[in-house]
Amino acid sequence: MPPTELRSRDTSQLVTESDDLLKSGKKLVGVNGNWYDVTNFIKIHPGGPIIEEFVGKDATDVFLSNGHKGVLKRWRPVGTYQMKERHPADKEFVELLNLFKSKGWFETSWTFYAGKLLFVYSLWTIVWGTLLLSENFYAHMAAGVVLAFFWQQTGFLMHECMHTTVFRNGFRDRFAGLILGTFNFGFSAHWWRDEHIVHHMMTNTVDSERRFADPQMWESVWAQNEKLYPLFGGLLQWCLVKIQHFTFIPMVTFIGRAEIIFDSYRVERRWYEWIAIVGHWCWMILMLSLLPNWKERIFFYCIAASVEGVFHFQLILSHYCKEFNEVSEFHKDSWYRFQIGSNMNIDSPTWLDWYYGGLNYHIEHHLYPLLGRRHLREASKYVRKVCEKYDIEYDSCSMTRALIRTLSHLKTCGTHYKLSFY
Ligand code: HEM
Repeated sequence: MPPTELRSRDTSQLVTESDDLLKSGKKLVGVNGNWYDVTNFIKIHPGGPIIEEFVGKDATDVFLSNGHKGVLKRWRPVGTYQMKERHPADKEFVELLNLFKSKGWFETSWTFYAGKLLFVYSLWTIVWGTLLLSENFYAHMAAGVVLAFFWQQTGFLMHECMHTTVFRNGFRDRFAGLILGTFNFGFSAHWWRDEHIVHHMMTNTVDSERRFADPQMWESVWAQNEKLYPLFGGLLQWCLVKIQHFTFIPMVTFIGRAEIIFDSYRVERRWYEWIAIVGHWCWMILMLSLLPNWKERIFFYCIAASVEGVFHFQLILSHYCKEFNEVSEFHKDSWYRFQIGSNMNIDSPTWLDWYYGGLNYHIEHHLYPLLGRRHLREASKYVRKVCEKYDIEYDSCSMTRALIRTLSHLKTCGTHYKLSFY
């Protein structure tokens, strides 16, 4: 469901005493004890309409953890409110944000990104070179695997650009994201960003009343949590949910790439996205034309798409067997502890960080989305200490264990699901 369908809810959970202001009909967002009137700003907010979910609420933590450097200098508060007493752990998470800033971990390392770009385009060159220079079938199929790595690695760079963590400038980052995501990878990078922002702000959240869920953690073919049941109905979905622990791996692997491509093209209306999409298919068709026949072309693309599909696991496994919250529960807990409960890290050696694009440190990435990927490993040591101190579960396990946990979770949820019709 696109984020534009989000609407403000009733104001029963307000964290404020400033009733008159809130009843004025203005859309107010609370930051650091001040109310800001965003009524006319919502439609142009660079972070999208998700801001509406925080209307009438204290949004200090989510606001600060998403950058907003100096944003409020140009804004005049329209009133004040009493902030709730913070949990000591939350105070420490805010202190960590400031500590990481003081260490320069939010700054861009150009040598790091130059190296990453070199790596990404070397992979692309290897694919072109192999198809141009070799006539061997197996070499062509191996080039398909390299193409999958090219898509994966360019995807990680796009991810960072769409978080505005590379140029630290909305326009430049999104333009780079368009090249890396749409032209290189082949789906709409801006569509993905829209969904990704909602995913970050409302990770694993479900609103059964509005039939809405975190768009990057909800597929209509499986229910990985019982809170998602209200979004399902009908015989076909019942059948799919019942066998979801069998279909999960093949579907993610073989259909994962096609699904995100088609989903993005279906709703994309932005002209610049379409120019980049056409550009992508021009090079893709040119590449396929280097292969000698249709059989090889089909094998080559299917191998590349399936290997790339395998990479999708690393992202979804970080969330699938974690807590899901109804949207009404979402604002009750703190932003930081809510994120820790909805995320899981994947244990891996340092030398494999390139493979995960830093996203093996998913907890840290969700707590501080603008933190450079080079620093996530180091940041995790601090976050883990705070969790230990306050007895907050810090979930981290190997990829294999995460997959086993997810499959058994899918099995349990499939078993408990009962048929309902809408
Ligand atoms: C007074 C309220 C707010 C104002 C004036 C505001 C303004 C802005 C501005 C100017 C940007 C562009 C990037 C920047 O300069 O840092 C931005 C980005 C963003 N905002 Fe807000 N914002 C507000 C509240 C919120 C809230 C409550 C949320 C949480 C849902 C939010 C989420 C985001 C996100 C996710 C981005 C994109 C960050 C990125 O580029 O990765 N904003 N906002």
